[in-house]
Amino acid sequence: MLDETATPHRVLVTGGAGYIGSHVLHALADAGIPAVTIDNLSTGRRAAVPASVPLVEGDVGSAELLERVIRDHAVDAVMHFAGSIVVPESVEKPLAYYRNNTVNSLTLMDACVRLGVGNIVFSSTAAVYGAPDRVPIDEATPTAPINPYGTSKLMTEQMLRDAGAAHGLRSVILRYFNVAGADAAGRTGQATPTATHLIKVACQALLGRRPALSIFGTDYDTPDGTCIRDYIHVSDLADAHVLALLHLRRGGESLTLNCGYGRGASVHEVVRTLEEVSGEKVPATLAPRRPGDPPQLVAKADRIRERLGWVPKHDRLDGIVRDALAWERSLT
Ligand SMILES: NC(=O)c1ccc[n+]([C@@H]2O[C@H](COP(=O)([O-])OP(=O)(O)OC[C@H]3O[C@@H](n4cnc5c(N)ncnc54)[C@H](O)[C@@H]3O)[C@@H](O)[C@H]2O)c1
Ligand SMILES: O=c1ccn([C@@H]2O[C@H](COP(=O)(O)OP(=O)(O)O[C@H]3O[C@H](CO)[C@@H](O)[C@H](O)[C@H]3O)[C@@H](O)[C@H]2O)c(=O)[nH]1
Repeated sequence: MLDETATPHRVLVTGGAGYIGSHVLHALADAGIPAVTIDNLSTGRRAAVPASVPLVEGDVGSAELLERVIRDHAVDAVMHFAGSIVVPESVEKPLAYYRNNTVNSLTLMDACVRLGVGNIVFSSTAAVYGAPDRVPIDEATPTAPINPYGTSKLMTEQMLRDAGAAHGLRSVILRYFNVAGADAAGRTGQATPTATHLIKVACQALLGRRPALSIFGTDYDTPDGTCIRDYIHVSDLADAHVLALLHLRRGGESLTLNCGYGRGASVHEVVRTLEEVSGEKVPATLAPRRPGDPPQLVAKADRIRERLGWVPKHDRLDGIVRDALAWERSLT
């Protein structure tokens, strides 16, 4: 059990050196909430972790390490970001994805149950819905992932629900739609040079760090023929995590919540917005469809506002793109 003499409790953030986890560490620090992070730096960067947060370099799949960190830091809650995130890679290496995303989450849950940590916020994904035929997508939409990445996350969701019923482990499962942008103060951002996300790649192409953006598919059944996504600013997402943590610490019930704005933008619209914001042309070529891309993914995003009182502050596409570009420029 937790050592009650060691106060204050900390939240354990796994994967805090990564893109989203580092924004959440900054949001926690801004809110005065103590945290500790475990990260193996496989894709994360030490510099992304705020100076006030202890970084324990290691693997979240190690039960011994988890046990030590939970005890040493009087951890009472976990936010679980550590994982592998590249969808096509998950098709090529499914077992690596089930290990890093599903098996390691099991190890983490097991440590929580054994050591009496009763609260967990989990990074899930819209990929659990697969390619639904209707938008917007609410949380009751049947889950039907179409790749091992989505399945690895859905299996973790199921384990959380079962562990909740059997052991009282309460969870907020956050299903992210398309996360983009960067901290407006420039403290952190998406720093993986090989990232595949549209807004990141478009900014790299604009700055000459990639030859060109390939626009994957212009013959979809959408108004301009390109795919539509619900882009959410990473700082709004970070705020949602802080609210989820506070909800659990208050004794709130387990929840599964979409994270998006309920509004879609097409690939062409994203490119046009970046051109307007920068005053420059994005070098782009029209390319065939990328396998596995659903035409539209837009969240029905009312529940998170109702249940957590979440109010987005950065929900303009031009602002998302502007922050992403500013961050990209700051990278050398
Ligand atoms: N980026 C998105 O658009 C998106 C969308 C939906 C869900 N998610 C989920 O959000 C989470 C964070 O994604 P991100 O975009 O910040 O990715 P990221 O790669 O930037 O961050 C992942 C972090 O976890 C660390 N890590 C990976 N495996 C680890 C392990 N076994 N032990 C310790 N540390 C480990 C990495 O070093 C990295 O710092 C992931 O779980 C991802 O599946 C991301
Ligand atoms: O170089 C590129 C990259 C992307 N796209 C298109 O842009 C859209 C968005 O693609 P991307 O940014 O790669 O995101 P998604 O494939 O929608 O997946 C993201 O969003 C999902 C939730 O919606 C999460 O589950 C995933 O983890 C996350 O990578 C898609 O239509 C892509 O075809 C391009 O045209 N060119």
